[in-house]
Amino acid sequence: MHKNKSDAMEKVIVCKDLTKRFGDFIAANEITFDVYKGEIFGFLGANGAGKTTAIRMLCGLSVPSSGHAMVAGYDVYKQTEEIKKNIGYMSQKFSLYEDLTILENIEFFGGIYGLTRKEIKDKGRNLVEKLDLENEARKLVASLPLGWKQKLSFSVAVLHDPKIVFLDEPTGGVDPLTRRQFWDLIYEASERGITVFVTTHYMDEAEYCDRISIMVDGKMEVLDTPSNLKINFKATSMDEVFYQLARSAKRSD
Ligand SMILES: Nc1ncnc2c1ncn2[C@@H]1O[C@H](COP(=O)(O)OP(=O)(O)OP(=O)(O)O)[C@@H](O)[C@H]1O
Repeated sequence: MHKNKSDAMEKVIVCKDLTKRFGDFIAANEITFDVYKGEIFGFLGANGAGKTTAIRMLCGLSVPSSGHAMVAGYDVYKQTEEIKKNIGYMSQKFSLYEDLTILENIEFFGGIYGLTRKEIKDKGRNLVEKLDLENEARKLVASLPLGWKQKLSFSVAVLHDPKIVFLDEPTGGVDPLTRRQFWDLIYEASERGITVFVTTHYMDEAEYCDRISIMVDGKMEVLDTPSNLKINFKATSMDEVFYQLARSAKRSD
């Protein structure tokens, strides 16, 4: 299993007092944390806690109201284009084009990520082989079962070997076994040095992370390894830790 990788490792996200206001409402409130190279970082919180708001700022898609953050070595205020080139992104809502084939999706996203034709061809072939999708490569993505779409979508999000991949509830709606297979891909990416920043509502997945942060009403209330959190909250599972914290939340969407 994964040990805590935070010792003596390179920081790929450095976030200090990052805040986002919408009028008088503070969606993300002075968030401070670091994430390390190759780390699997779980970003948890109840609906409306501020996760998507924070991720959008870290991906260079939304300008913070105050605070600082460096992502993959780039400033979230001034270097958003560089950030976008150095990250991968996958969410439940945005992933692949259903009306393109698997190969066409690989070509399309490879092109967006700035890979050469040769890189796209080589990486595409490896990807299709690794996922055992040789027979499906020329079929429309729409014809694949959801679990396979998610695995493919993740593989495409790391096609360009980004420093960090952001996963926003990547495994919604699939069974535990398929989720476990998806996590094998996450471990593999982490072993290759890719940092995985993942939001999930599944507490079994939270247990797979190196460290977990939990947002409550826009604030990052805790940040630690799953085992330390369970000790500190005198809990036997992450479920219990989460509900002890979420109970105090005022917001709910
Ligand atoms: N553009 C906006 N204008 C005003 N309020 C917003 C805006 N975007 C988000 N919010 C509010 O900020 C809060 C945090 O929303 P956010 O989407 O970041 O939460 P979340 O933790 O990602 O929740 P979920 O798990 O439901 O996606 C919510 O109360 C939401 O209504």
